[in-house]
Amino acid sequence: MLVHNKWRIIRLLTLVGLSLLLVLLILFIVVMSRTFTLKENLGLQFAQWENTTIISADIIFPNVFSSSLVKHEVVGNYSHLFTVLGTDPELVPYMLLAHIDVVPANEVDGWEAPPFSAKELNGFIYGRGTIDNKQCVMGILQAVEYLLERGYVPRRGFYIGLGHDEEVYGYNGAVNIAKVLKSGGVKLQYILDEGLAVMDGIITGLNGPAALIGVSEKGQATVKLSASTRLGHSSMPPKENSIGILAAAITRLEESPMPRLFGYGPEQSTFEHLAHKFQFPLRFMMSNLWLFNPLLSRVMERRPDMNAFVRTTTAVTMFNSGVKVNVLPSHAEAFVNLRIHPAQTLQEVLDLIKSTISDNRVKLELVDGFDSLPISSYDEQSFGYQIIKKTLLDMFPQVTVAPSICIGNTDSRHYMDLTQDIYRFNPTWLRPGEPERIHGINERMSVQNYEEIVLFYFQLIQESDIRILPPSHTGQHEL
Ligand SMILES: CCCCCCCC/C=C\CCCCCCCC(=O)N[C@@H](Cc1ccc(O)cc1)C(=O)O
Ligand SMILES: [Zn+2]
Ligand SMILES: [Zn+2]
Repeated sequence: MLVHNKWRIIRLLTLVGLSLLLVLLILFIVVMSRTFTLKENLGLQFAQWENTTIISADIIFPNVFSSSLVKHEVVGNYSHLFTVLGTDPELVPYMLLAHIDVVPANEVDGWEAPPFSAKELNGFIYGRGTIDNKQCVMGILQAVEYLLERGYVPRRGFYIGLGHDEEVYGYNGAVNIAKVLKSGGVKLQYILDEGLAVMDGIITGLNGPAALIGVSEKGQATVKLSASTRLGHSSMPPKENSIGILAAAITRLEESPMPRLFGYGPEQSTFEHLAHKFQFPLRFMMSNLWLFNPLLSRVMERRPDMNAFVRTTTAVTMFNSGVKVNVLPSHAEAFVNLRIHPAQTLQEVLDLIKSTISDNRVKLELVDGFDSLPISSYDEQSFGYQIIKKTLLDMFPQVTVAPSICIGNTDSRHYMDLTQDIYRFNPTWLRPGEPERIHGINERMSVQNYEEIVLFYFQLIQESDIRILPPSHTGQHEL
């Protein structure tokens, strides 16, 4: 009897155990399928991760994801390519770019709202990525959604590329989207990517806001410097060791900024376009940069954001050495990130670094580098530039539009084989104190500005349907 009961209990326990395992397996499958949905969506999170109230993109933009006019592809695992068909195959398509990845953010750094909460405070949405670059991701998709909802059928086809790794150079996202397009023989009329913005009160002395359209990008060099000396006991130090040698080299670099080149690149055009918005005597000086370059450069270089337009900038970003307090460091290494002015080449920059350091004990290696990018057209016949300009002026007649150079690099760099005309701009309004929020704390976007961004893309897409630009005023005068 006892033995019989024992077997009954064992059978019961086995059954309970198996049922528990089954429940756990089902739970695992449900959680995993949820995780894949999260990975596949655009990362558009409207609530905290713990609550997992995630709304996927096809729910927010039902028309974009169901329209027969739109083809959606996932590229490089996480990036998105949308192809929107146009009715006129004769018209060369264009492309809108944005990126869905962001740089890290930590609430303890002093955020007024948690950086991934998208909390609204006094008319501003707070959150990492709100001005870099979710405003464009959402702005573009929302504009297309509204257009499709209203039955709009574009005449000129276009592409939307949403990269997932722009903040780490775009080697998997943008590079692969560009490859897909290239393999399909695609040529683009123009590309519009993130970059510069509407500067309101940022440029000292300028009356009114300026919309700066990046027609080029500065080049870039990352250089590794290193020094090696003998390992040993700290009680018997030599006169110099690897740390001191490298620190001295870095001090020399910081104390000898690259030459002033203000006025020898596209920034000359920027200030010529803006000159009439300055008061005398700045107006006169801006219109005659050939004469006032030296003076203006010396004033501009005092502000880091302006200095970026004056020269190749030098930033020491990493320094590593030493393992123990009483061990002499055998090796020290540092990384220097330079942003190259268009009037200088990568090779010239490397030669200057070498001669400035002027110490053979310091080894110099180029990790990565490229010259500044070609200048896109911005004359009266330039289709992309004029479409962007018209869209902007229709919305913000008070703004002065000027070509400029983007001081950082963007995903569009990888699309250079597809078009000659790349523009880096979106109508995010930047006021004093706002540029510091990019990659910084309390990044935010006003609700009003977000609406303007949606409207901007909504109008731009329709403006781009024009077959050819109307004859320019300049052209008519010349006739
Ligand atoms: C005279 C006018 C004064 C204007 C003051 C300027 C205010 C700043 C306004 C906008 C900031 C510009 C930011 C441009 C976007 C840069 C994107 C970026 O941070 N890129 C990274 C990473 C990267 C990405 C893709 C690449 O191919 C390379 C690098 C970067 O390090 O540049
Ligand atoms: Zn960005
Ligand atoms: Zn960024």
